[in-house]
Amino acid sequence: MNQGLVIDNLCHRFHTENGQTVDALNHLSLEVPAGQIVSVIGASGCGKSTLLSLIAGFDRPTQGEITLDGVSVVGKPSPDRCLVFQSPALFEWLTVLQNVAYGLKRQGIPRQDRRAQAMDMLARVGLSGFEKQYPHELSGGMQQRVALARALVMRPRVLFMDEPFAALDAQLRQQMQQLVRSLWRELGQTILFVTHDIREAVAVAHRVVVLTPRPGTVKAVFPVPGSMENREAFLHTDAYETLCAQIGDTLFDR
Ligand SMILES: Nc1ncnc2c1ncn2[C@@H]1O[C@H](COP(=O)(O)OP(=O)(O)OP(=O)(O)O)[C@@H](O)[C@H]1O
Repeated sequence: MNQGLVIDNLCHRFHTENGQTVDALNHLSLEVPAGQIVSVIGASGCGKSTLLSLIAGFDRPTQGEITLDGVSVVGKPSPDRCLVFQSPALFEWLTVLQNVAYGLKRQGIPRQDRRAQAMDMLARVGLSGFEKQYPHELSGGMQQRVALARALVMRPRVLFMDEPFAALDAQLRQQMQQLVRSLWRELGQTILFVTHDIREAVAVAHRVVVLTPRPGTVKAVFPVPGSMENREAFLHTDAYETLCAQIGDTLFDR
């Protein structure tokens, strides 16, 4: 059953080397329904990276449960759940095509098939013709497109994007947000999108989850009105500005 990602009552406490404890997450519950994009926004240090690391299975929560389509994923990393970070972290010694096909190769997909799938995904992110280039020959935005293609080609059940466009300039950032929307329309990918940027959070998601400062828990959830098809037009309306202002008031306790 495709129930999506369900995070239930998650608590996480760190024990520091000098014997102190830090509560990073406190009874945090949220859902990312299958085929939807949910943005998570919060102040620095509210536990966003901790949350992603727990969902990715790199770490185990102190308390709580995380299920993907009804199955617990706690402590179990898997290609089911792919991550795209702020830094594209590509393999510099591999071509663009080899970078995108890398995960498929590790899964034992035959050469012709993985090439076809990687070429298809490169076309979707707008990089046809760049297959033979090496990462250092590409701009930052193009490298991030490769990182996105490399994750999406695995067809993960959920994709995590952790401040993926934070290093890009404003105009490029908007183009990448547009790309996320168009890829979503084509693939219906389930995405958890972490960002510091309110306008970006609204631009790419079906709903925006605002976290409290540390310890992180859900403060409010804002559904974004209208369909993803009409999102570009929504971004030019007063309703968009009002929604961003409401989210800002909640985030900054105004
Ligand atoms: N290994 C650790 N040991 C102790 N405390 C930690 C550890 N990792 C994170 N923390 C603390 O847990 C809290 C949440 O950290 P986290 O990195 O998840 O926040 P964040 O919201 O991702 O921050 P930012 O937006 O600045 O990247 C912070 O107060 C941080 O200092």
